[in-house]
Amino acid sequence: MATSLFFHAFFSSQVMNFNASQVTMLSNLRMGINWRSWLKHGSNLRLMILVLWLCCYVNVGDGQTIGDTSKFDNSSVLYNSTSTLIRELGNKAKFCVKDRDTDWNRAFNFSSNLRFLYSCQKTKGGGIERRICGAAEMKFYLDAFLNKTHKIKNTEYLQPNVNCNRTSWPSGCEPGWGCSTLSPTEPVNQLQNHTQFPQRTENCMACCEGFFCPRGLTCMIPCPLGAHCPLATLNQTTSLCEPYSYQLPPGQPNHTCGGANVWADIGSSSEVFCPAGSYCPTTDTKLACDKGHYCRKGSTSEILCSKFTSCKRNSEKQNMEAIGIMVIVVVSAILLIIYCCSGKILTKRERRQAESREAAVKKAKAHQRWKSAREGAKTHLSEIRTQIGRTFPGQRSDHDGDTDKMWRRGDSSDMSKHSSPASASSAQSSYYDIEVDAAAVSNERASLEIEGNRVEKQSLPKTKKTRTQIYKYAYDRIEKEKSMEQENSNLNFSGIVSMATNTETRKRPLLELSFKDLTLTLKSNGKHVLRCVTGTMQPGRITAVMGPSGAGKTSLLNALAGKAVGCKLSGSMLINGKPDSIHSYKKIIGFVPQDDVVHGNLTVEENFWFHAKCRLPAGLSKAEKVLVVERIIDSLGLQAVRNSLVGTVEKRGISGGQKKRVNVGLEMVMEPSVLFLDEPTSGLDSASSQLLLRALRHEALEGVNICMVVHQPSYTLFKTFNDLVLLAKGGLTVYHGSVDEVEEYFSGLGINVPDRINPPDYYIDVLEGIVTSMGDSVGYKELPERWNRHKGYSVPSDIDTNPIIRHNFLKSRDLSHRRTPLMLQQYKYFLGRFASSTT
Ligand SMILES: Nc1ncnc2c1ncn2[C@@H]1O[C@H](COP(=O)(O)OP(=O)(O)OP(=O)(O)O)[C@@H](O)[C@H]1O
Repeated sequence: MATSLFFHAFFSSQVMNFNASQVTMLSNLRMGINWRSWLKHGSNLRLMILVLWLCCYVNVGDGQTIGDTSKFDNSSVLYNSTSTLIRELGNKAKFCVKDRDTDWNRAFNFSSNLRFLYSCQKTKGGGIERRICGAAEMKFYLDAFLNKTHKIKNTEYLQPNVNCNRTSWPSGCEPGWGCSTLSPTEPVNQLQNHTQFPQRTENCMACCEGFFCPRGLTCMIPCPLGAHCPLATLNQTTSLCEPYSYQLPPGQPNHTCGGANVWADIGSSSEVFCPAGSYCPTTDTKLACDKGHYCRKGSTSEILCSKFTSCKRNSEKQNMEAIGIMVIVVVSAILLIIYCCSGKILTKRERRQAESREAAVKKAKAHQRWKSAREGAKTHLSEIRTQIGRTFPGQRSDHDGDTDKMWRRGDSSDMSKHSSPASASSAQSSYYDIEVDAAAVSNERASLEIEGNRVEKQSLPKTKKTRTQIYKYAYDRIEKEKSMEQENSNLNFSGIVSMATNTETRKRPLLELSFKDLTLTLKSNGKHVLRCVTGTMQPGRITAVMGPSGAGKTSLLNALAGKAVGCKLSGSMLINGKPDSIHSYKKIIGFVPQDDVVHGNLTVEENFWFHAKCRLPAGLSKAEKVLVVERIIDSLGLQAVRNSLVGTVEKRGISGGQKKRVNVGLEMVMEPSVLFLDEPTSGLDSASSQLLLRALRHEALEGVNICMVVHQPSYTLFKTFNDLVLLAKGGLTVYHGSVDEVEEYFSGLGINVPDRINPPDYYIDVLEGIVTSMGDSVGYKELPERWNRHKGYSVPSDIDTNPIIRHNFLKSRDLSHRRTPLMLQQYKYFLGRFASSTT
């Protein structure tokens, strides 16, 4: 700030007629705010300051620019040749010291500083020009001023020189005073000399206004514009020459206060600068800033206040209160408007979105109806054709083409020509049937064609721009997928796999997980959570993991998903038949934990969108993202609550079952290849569970490998799964295979599900050891070993002790020796608890 002020004051002088390049240079300097760091750049820069200063000093004549532009442009010339430079400056200085008044008047026409010199000359007699510092003195002073280590301060002396030293100390050496050269006839050429001081001890007097005379120099230096350098007056109380802070020399009663004594940067001494609230058009004039204007420190002119600001008299800065208040009012008004209208805007937006969505659904469905009607008509026609072919076996081959043509033309007279009367009448009636059907179809077609054609055209638009177009595209695809799903609803496994591998429907990579002797051991106590679990989970299939509580179902899911923490995992795992780390596939593996991870303060749709934006590939188009989100909302049956808040503990939102579905949907959004779900149907009624399973089935049709822990599924739900993993306590496998074969397997072991008992419930009861009346069947403790032997897997050593199977998980602690604390002990506990509760 101080520096910029200084430069502003210094370089904004109107008296300097700098040419363009100089102005550029100077303005650059003005921009270089950090004066101190600027000075650090060494002697060349200091020299440059000297040049600028002297340019100001000597740039006076005839409306011309003094100083060669090339000197400024060509820095090597300027900086590297000090002697040339000083000689140059000396030449200019010569111009300053012209004797004739008329020349002065003309030369200093625009120079405020030197105009004072002129007035000074007028009032104090001739020879005043001989009191201005020459090149050597200027260099001497500026070097001392800018010297970093020995920077002179107000009170300090300059180093001794030819005029001011211990043996010679004329009164001009005092601050605020200056002297003239020895003889009025001494050639002014000496002033150009940058190494030699002129003898300047004569005719000592007070420094002129607008100039300053530093202590230790007997010459005058012009104050920079923006400074205020009036003559000092003696303050009798403080004995200081004010506004400066030097004292009169002791023992010289006739010595008076002179002019300014320092030229200092504003940081160390601000008295030479025009004060804030005033402006100094010249270095001896200080005027108060008018009302409606403001003046910063060091101003040479007053600045007009901007609109909406106020400036009192003597203002240092603009009063921006009015603008501030206006800004606050405007911002508050805008916020208020936004607050008031946001609800309406959002509702309107939602309504529009809903409208465009509904229109898209309607059109997509219409299109689908039209397509199925067309297909129906085609099938019907081919059936009739076959019928007629059978009725006229001999003629069929001859007239097939003609008949087809006739049908196409609808020409019944031609038909009768080509058939016998009896058969013709039967054919006629069939033909009428077709006509009626065709008419019905064409009626529907007529009503739907326009829409249908439009949808057909838009089913894969090149650029999906508008919201309606995007929704149309999405719902057209969804309806198409639905109809395909319906067609393939009774597919067997190979059909599902072929559909999953169909490139038209499949977009995701298929992942098959195979694991062998998977053993999970707790690091803390070495307990086995899973033991020698072997099996395969295939893409396009839903595997249910079941077992008694604590059997290790969640642990199995965690182990397969690479999420087991605090455990040691052993065994091998193959991904698509290759040994690989499951962590490499984490971006395409979804995991739905037991607890809900939905954001309660967002709506259902917002939750899905949040996940879609975060987890789907960044390059996926908006239309594709809309398709993903809409497909999930649709398949999970969440259309009705899509705009409802999910809800939190404090704020009621959608139902628990809906929340569960949203929870699953969040993982479906990322379009995973493998989806693990930990008890997604817990707490859901049968209908909701089935709805969820239907959505998962849809995912499986796309080739997703789904593995889910499930508790007590209904028989219908149980039959929805493709595979089953049954775990016994201790993480041992009891069964891993197709759901359709589980009953057969257990029957082989003598475990038959009684009538009216749900098989999965029965098997869990058996594994819990609840079912006791199993006759001659295998004991439940033997089941893991039986399974391993049945499949030819390795049997864990500690259970391979047929017929006695010892499982650490089956060992129960003998509690017969348990002793409860005695009365005294219990009383002690009570006292201890009482004491801790009172403190
Ligand atoms: N990180 C762990 N630290 C301590 N114990 C663990 C850890 N992981 C699993 N267990 C223990 O392993 C056993 C199996 O736990 P897991 O959660 O897999 O059972 P689960 O079959 O899913 O049970 P539930 O049906 O009740 O949810 C439990 O006894 C559990 O305490």
